[in-house]
Amino acid sequence: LDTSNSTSKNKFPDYFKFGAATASYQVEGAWNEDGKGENIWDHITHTNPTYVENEDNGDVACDSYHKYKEDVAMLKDLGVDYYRFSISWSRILPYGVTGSPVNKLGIEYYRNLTQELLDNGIEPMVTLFHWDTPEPLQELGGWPNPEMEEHYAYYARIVFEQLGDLVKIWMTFNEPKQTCLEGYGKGVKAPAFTTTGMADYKCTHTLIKSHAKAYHIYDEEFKAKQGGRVGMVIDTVWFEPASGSEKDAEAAERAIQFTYGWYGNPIILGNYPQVMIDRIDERSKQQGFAQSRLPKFSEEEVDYIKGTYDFVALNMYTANYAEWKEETDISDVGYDSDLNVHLFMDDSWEESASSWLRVVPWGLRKTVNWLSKTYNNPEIFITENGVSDRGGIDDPQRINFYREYLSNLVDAIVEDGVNVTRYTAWSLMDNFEWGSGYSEKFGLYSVDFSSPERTRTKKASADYYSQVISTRCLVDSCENNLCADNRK
Ligand SMILES: O=S(=O)(O)CCCN1CCN(CCO[C@@H]2O[C@H](CO)[C@@H](O)[C@H](O)[C@H]2O)CC1
Repeated sequence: LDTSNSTSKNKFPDYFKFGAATASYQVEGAWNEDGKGENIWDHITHTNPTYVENEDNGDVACDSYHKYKEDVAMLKDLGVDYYRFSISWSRILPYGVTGSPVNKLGIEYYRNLTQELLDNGIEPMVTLFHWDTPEPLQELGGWPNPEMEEHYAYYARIVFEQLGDLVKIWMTFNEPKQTCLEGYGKGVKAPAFTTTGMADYKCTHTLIKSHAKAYHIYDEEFKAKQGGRVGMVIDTVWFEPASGSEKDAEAAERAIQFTYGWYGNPIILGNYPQVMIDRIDERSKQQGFAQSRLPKFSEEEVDYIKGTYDFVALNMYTANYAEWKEETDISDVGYDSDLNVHLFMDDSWEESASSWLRVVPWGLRKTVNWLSKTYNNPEIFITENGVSDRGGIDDPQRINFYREYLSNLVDAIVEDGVNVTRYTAWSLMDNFEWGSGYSEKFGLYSVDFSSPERTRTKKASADYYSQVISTRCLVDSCENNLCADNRK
């Protein structure tokens, strides 16, 4: 990795790109406008309003469906190189299923948004799926149903055809663990099923095959003409051994294999992590299952799935300590007992507005080093990183968060030689934070959800992030940044 053009420890290489991110259900609104079909988040918030804090929902959200030009103006003001957003499957295919009619107005919205970005010198970076499964597909069984593979392939091909002339970086899925483990295993995300230890593994199996099929469709039918790249966004927290013991080190490695490796290993190395296969096979047998609860890839599937990535993408926010645990309740069928590691956070780590998120900047450097070591130093995009608060446009905690995490990231690049080439702030603006509704705010811009205009207001952290982007340096404060060569 040539970082010779970085003249100081705190300076990002000139090729490095900065962006900001959102996702369709979290910002668009217009939940049933212009032909859009119902998705599982529309469904769960309408049929079970108390599922989300304050009975919030994404019916209007930030109203980006109508206000996308304002969003692009904000991105322009920030000075980002790219904008990561996601496409609502049910806006393109209201019925979801293979062969169902395309909603032209849905295509038009995404072409308008993408063209607006390009007209403003901002590169679009598009996620095909950010948790908003069309409800009709869920009612046909959703992701545990192997049929989803052909429905997803049908959707992906249409999007590549209709937007591939404008979009060159595609991400098939955002954080599939949330869809599968939290959505079908633990009930904390839609569709809120709780058959962990079975449905989460079936969901993942279908999803990984769907990803591989979309990757090959792009590779065989579009890449030559469009010249784009395809990857999958996978999230993990950093797992730090709770002590220097061998057992805790093994526990930490097992934990990241069960989170990032669950998806990263199949698409990069070809199969599930060996530790997942071994543990789930053994526990399934002891529990009296005729076959493992972890589905198997056949030899040809392994070959088909292996190498289906053009970059490695990481969403990382925080860390956990990982402590080895005695094998206890063999009878419990569930992901957590298959993993069997005690995970906890350090009370000394600074809190945020999200219970699962404490500020642990050094965890980012460790995570990208782990990716580099595990997957043979691939090109890495940070596709989400950010912190939540309860609101306000003077947000020093968010400024400190970005400075500390970016400082660790530039050290990983300049000192450790990790090949990270992009960094994406989550999020451009406050938005619908899933089960927490609008109570937890991650934006560089605030949004007034009590006004029909959904007024956007720049926060102090937006000015900070703009400074970093324009100077490529971590600024201590606006007048004196940490890079001597950049001092005016
Ligand atoms: O509540 S519990 O403790 O029972 C379980 C929570 C654990 N989840 C929470 C969020 N998530 C990663 C972040 O999720 C990501 O980051 C953003 C901020 O959350 C979201 O808005 C994005 O849509 C998502 O991509 C992964 C882990």
